[in-house]
Amino acid sequence: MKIGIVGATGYGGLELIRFLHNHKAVERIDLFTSSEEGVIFSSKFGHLVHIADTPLQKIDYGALEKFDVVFTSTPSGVTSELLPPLVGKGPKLIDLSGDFRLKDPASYEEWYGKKAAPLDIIRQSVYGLTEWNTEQVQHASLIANPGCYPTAVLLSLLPLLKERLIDPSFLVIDAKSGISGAGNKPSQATHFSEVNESFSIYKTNTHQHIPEIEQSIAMFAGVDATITFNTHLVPMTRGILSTSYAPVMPGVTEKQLVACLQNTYEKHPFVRIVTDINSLGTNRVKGSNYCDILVKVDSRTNRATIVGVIDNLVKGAAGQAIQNMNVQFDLPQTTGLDVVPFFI
Ligand SMILES: NC(=O)C1=CN([C@@H]2O[C@H](COP(=O)(O)OP(=O)(O)OC[C@H]3O[C@@H](n4cnc5c(N)ncnc54)[C@H](OP(=O)(O)O)[C@@H]3O)[C@@H](O)[C@H]2O)C=CC1
Ligand SMILES: CC(=O)N[C@@H](CCC(=O)OP(=O)(O)O)C(=O)O
Repeated sequence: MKIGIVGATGYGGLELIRFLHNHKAVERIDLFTSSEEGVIFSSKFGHLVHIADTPLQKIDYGALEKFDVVFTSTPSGVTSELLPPLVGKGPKLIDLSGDFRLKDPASYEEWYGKKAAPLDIIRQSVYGLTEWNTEQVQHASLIANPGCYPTAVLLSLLPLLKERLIDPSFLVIDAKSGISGAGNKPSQATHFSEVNESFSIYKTNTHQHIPEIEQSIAMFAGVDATITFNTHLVPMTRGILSTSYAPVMPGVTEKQLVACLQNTYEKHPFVRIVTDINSLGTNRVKGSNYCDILVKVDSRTNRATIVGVIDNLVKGAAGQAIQNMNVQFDLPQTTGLDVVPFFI
C-alpha cells in the first residue's frame, strides 16, 4: 500500500509514521506539509534518521490522488476544505480532525466556531469508532476518526447504555488528558512551567467533544443523553482517563455490568476489561492501541463508576486510524499495531 500523510510533522502524524513503518502491507509513505516544503523529515526529527530521510512535499491534489490511503492529521477547519475534492477519487481518506465527525453542520459551527464541511461530504463520511462501526468502516471512502476523549468515553459507556443497564439521563463524565492532546503548537496553556506540578480544568461545559459523544450515544446505543462532560489537564505527556458516573437501573448488579462489557468486547483485540483497580492507569496503555475499561458499583448510592483509559495519540488518534485502515483492506485489525504498552 502507498500512504500519504498530511500533517506529518504534528503529534498525530508522527505516531502514524511510527506504526506504519512497521506495517507489513505498507510499501511507501509520503509526507506532506503546509509550511516546510523540501525539508528532510529526519533533519527535523532526529529519531527518524534512516527511517524517514525524505523531503516534506507540498500538498498537491495530483499527488494525493495516487495513494491508496491518505491520512490527514491537521487542525480543525483544514480538511473541511482540503478533502471534498478528493472524495471518491481513489484513495481511502482517513481524517483525524473533527471536521467530518458531526452530522449536523450547524452543530460543528456552534462547537468548533468554524465553517462546516459541505453537507453531502459530511453525509458520506463514516464515524470510525472501529469496534462499533466495523461494517460501515469497511466500505467507507472517508473516515472521520473519533476524537480522543470520545474514544475512551464511548467504548466504556456504549455497551451499558445499549443494554439499558445504566440510566442515560444522569450521565456525568469527568475526563483527564495529558498535554500532547493539545498538539505540538506551543501555547501559554501548555507551557511547561505553567502545567508542571499543576492540575487544571478547561473548556468547562463547552468542550467540542460534547456533541460528538451525544451523537454517538444516540447512533450506537439508541438512546438520547444530555451529558455533563468536563476535561482536565494533567502534567504528563500522554494518556486519557475518563471517569463516568451513572445511576444503575433497578435490580442491576456490578456482575451484570462487568459481564456486559466482557461479552461486548470478547472478540475485540484492543479492548480489555479490567477488574483489578491496581491494573488500571494511563501507563498500562501508554504507546499502545489498547482501551482498558473498569466498572464498579457504589452500593450506597447505586451509581456506577465507569472508567476508560487510552493513549490519546494511539487509540485516541493514529492507532485507531490505522485500525480503521486495516478493516478497509481486510487485514487483521492488529496489523502494525501489535505492540506492548511502555508501562514505565
Ligand atoms: N493530539 C491528540 O491527542 C489528538 C488530536 N486529534 C486531532 O488530530 C488533528 C491533529 O492533531 P495533532 O497532531 O495533535 O496536531 P499538531 O498541532 O501536533 O499537528 C498538526 C499539523 O498540521 C499541519 N497543519 C497546520 N496547519 C495546516 C494547514 N492549514 N494545512 C495543512 N496542514 C496544516 C502542521 O504541519 P505543517 O506545518 O508541516 O503543515 C502540524 O504539524 C487535530 O485536528 C486534533 O484535534 C485527534 C485525536 C487526538
Ligand atoms: C489536552 C487537549 O487540549 N486536548 C484537546 C483534544 C483535541 C482533540 O482531539 O480535538 P478534536 O476534536 O479537534 O480532534 C482538547 O481538549 O481540545
